[in-house]
Amino acid sequence: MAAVLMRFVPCSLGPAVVPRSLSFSSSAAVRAVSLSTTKPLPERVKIVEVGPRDGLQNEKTIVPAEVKIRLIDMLSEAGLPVIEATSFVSPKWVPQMADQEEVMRGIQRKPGVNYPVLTPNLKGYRAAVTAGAKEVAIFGAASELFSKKNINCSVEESLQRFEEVMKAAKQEGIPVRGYISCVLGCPYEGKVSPVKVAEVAKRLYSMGCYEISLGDTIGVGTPGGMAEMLEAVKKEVPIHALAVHCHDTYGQALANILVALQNGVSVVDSSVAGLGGCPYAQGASGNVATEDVIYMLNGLGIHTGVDLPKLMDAGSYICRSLNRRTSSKVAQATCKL
Ligand SMILES: CC(C)(COP(=O)([O-])OP(=O)([O-])OC[C@H]1O[C@@H](n2cnc3c(N)ncnc32)[C@H](O)[C@@H]1OP(=O)([O-])[O-])[C@@H](O)C(=O)NCCC(=O)NCCSC(=O)C[C@@](C)(O)CC(=O)[O-]
Repeated sequence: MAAVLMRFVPCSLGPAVVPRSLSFSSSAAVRAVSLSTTKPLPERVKIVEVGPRDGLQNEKTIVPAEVKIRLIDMLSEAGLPVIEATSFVSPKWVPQMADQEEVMRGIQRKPGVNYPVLTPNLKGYRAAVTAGAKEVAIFGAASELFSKKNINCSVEESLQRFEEVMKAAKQEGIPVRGYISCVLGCPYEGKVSPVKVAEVAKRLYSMGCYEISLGDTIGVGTPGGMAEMLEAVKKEVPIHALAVHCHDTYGQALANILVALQNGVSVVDSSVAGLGGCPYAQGASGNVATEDVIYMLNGLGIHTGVDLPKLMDAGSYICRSLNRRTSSKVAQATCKL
């Protein structure tokens, strides 16, 4: 059976903000996008927990390193197979991640769990490896303006920097993941072409990234947009090497993830308690909550290896530490706070 959704084309976003009044789901429907529901869902999904990095990087008050370490350890205990621990970026740009070495030193590494870190350039890569990172991630964008705001260079310049990181990583046997931001919309440029996303994905994959994470950085995507973007990217990168990274600003994240699963994606990024937001994407809310993704996948009979009650304990812990209410609907519903 093929479900049909109306796809809405967003207006230009204007300068540097996620629009509050401009509706991405207004009446401007231009054409229908077909979402096949007949494809088998994956039996197993790998969750990449990004809470300690993406979730905390935007916090205004510095979160003590011991809290970050405890959070990562609790996430390890909950069975997450990949936990993005921190980033080796400029402390002037992202002060919250300035304790990256302390965090890397302090965590209890559980066998079988990966603890990748973000590295925007060779300097970050070298510091990460010295601090004991066994996997890194480079992060680019499908939008020129976002690239400039986030890492202070054009998309092409960023890819050249990433080549340097990749060369060093290959020599040292360090696996490299690639991110692409703004795959479904940019806070500075508005709509982003799926063709542009596919081009950047192809470049990252051909330089050696083992996995490409497609980021809806400001959470404006809808299932129709996700299906269209994946259609373009799948032509350049095998589906097994793709991940989705959905922010939940417009409440579309779970629906977008489901469409990605229907398209064969089996790697999902998420953030415990729905923490997060990118410092260079003003107004963007947190990532989809890991608890909510696990609840949905459990309901679909898809294996993740994640223990939901232990994960919710980790969510409660970080929310108490931040004096914050959880953004996870599942945690709210089960009154863990
Ligand atoms: C990339 C740079 C460094 C360029 O920043 P720049 O200012 O252009 O860099 P530069 O090479 O001119 O160096 C300027 C200073 O930064 C230092 N520097 C240079 N590199 C490093 C480094 N690696 N670590 C520490 N320090 C560094 C360098 O040594 C120098 O220090 P100074 O001489 O002034 O004292 C900067 O723009 C930056 O750090 N940006 C980070 C932005 C960031 O972390 N954004 C959030 C993560 S991306 C994200 O959240 C999206 C994602 C992944 O989740 C997916 C999605 O949702 O879309």
